[in-house]
Amino acid sequence: MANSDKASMFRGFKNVSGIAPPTSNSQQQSNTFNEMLYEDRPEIVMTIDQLSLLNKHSNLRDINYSLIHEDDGSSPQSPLHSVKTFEELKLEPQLLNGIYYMGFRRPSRIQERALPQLLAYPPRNMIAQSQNGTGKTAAFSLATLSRMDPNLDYVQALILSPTFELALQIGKVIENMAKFLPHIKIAYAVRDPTISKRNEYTKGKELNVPIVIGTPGTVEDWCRKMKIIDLKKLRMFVVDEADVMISLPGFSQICFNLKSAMGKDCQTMLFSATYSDEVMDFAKRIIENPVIFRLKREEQSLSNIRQFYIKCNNDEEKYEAVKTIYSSITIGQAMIFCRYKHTAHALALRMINDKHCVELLSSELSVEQRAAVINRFRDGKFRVLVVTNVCARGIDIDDISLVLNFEFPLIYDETKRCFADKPDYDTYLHRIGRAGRFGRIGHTFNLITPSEMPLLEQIENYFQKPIMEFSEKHIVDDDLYKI
Ligand SMILES: Nc1ncnc2c1ncn2[C@@H]1O[C@H](COP(=O)(O)OP(=O)(O)OP(=O)(O)O)[C@@H](O)[C@H]1O
Repeated sequence: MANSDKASMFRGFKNVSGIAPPTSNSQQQSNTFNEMLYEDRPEIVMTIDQLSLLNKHSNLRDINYSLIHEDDGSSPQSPLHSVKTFEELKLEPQLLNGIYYMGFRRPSRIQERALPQLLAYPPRNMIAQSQNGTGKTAAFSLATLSRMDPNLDYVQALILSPTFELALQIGKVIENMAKFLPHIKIAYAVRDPTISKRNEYTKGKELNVPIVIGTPGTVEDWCRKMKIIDLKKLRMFVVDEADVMISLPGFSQICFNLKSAMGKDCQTMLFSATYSDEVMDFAKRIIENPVIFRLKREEQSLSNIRQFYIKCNNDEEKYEAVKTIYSSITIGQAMIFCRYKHTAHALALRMINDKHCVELLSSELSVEQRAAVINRFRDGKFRVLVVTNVCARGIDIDDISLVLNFEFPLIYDETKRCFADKPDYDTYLHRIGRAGRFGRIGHTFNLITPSEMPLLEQIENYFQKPIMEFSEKHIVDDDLYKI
């Protein structure tokens, strides 16, 4: 192939004028998600071959989303299956009204199992694992609300989350659930100037708010420097996405310090969809006498999320596949995951230049920008969000029906300061879990180069769920749903 035919997918977009590169003031959080903080990888020159792929999948638009079935929890194997009703869980009437106001009819399995334990006296500590989108946030929010005493004028519950987007999302769930509990107020311990301004506090004077939700660094500041939370008085301590929170350097020390300063009777709950054996062992050592809900590995990957791969020889072919898929989605929204910030940036710019309605979210954006992007996406203002792993966890948006892995998630090797040739199983699961929330059907497309095929096979073997090569046969309506 002549040199002139060779091009980098991204090279031409690095210095596109008129679209300012995102500002950088929240790098701290990107560390936590193995996002590449170091300089861009060496530029790879890729060929632009004639793409058979595009033609091969050009009738993807024939997927008939209206035929999609939902997991309604009726099968006893479903993580949404429950033999109980919310009434049987003996919740306060105002809380029940809040749940019905949110449109919940029956508890999911994790809610059915966890809530009686969490609401029992004496309070029980818990380490809980349940699949993505099965109602963990709702479970710990309910438990927290049911324990708040309106007569106390200090912080009673502390909820830790790894990112500020998640902290705000948890707060929204609690606000909705507490609609009929007028005394419930929430303070957000996050590094967002606009939100912090709303938090009225004076150094040394205890916050008169029952629930604080925050990210570890700011929470620690509020407890140690500002002295506005007295950890000894806490009744509940919730750690969401607990596996990253207790395993990542920086976060784990803060969690440990906070926990050590709490009283013995503070009920502690760890929630996540993923726990490695080591993290689980560590969790058991720091949480006293916990009730544990653990999933078998083959249960972790949800069958309502259909997983496919599309073979692409290079990034240019991946881009063509993205465009094809983009033009084929008629209903719903999609997230495209990249491993590197610069890939995400270049991909988003290229799609924008090609007049697609796309936005970018990576750790390079300021916290205000990130919040604005998520809000616009949630409001359906655009259909495709290009993201890095900073957004792999927790984000709950009903309309996301499709997740694309533009770059496969890999384990980050801290010592070598680069990605290892090993799949990051947990991140894979969290990424695909952004689609298919609470039993809805979701689709995942992995754009895979030949050299990445072994990684895909490792994912298949690990979760014992097939990842099918996407082909014409899946476009025939019914076949798609038999997989
Ligand atoms: N009992 C219920 N009935 C109906 N919908 C529910 C119920 N519980 C939760 N949901 C909804 O399901 C969606 C997923 O719930 P939630 O965010 O609590 O899941 P999660 O397990 O915390 O997910 P992740 O692991 O991705 O953080 C939310 O939109 C929530 O409102």
